[in-house]
Amino acid sequence: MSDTIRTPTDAADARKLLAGYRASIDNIDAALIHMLAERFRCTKAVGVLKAEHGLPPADPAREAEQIARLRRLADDAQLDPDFAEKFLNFVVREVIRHHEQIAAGNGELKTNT
Ligand SMILES: C=C(O[C@@H]1C=C(C(=O)O)C=C[C@H]1O)C(=O)O
Repeated sequence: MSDTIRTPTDAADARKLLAGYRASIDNIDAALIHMLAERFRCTKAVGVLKAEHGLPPADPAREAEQIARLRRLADDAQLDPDFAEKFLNFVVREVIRHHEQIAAGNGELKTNT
């Protein structure tokens, strides 16, 4: 952010601050999309590996470790740990859906869905 968090001096300054925050939000959203795309590229490769070697799509023990770790990281970063857990579960549900599709033989490493 170009401006640190501060109280605006007047309405015009508030609009300027808002535009600055929104520019940062847009950059962060773009980074999130790229990071998610990279994560799904990896998890789809994991799905192929699992399908080829008869491993189950879901691994609840691994997920429990990830949740515990992300909750700690969220807490340190002043992010709500419950939100971090819900977000991970949301992503992992989609990953498992991909793995089930791949195991069923119709999950070529497609770019979408
Ligand atoms: C990616 C994997 O498959 C599933 C998806 C996970 C994830 O998205 O992080 C974690 C565990 C598995 O339920 C894996 O086993 O590592």
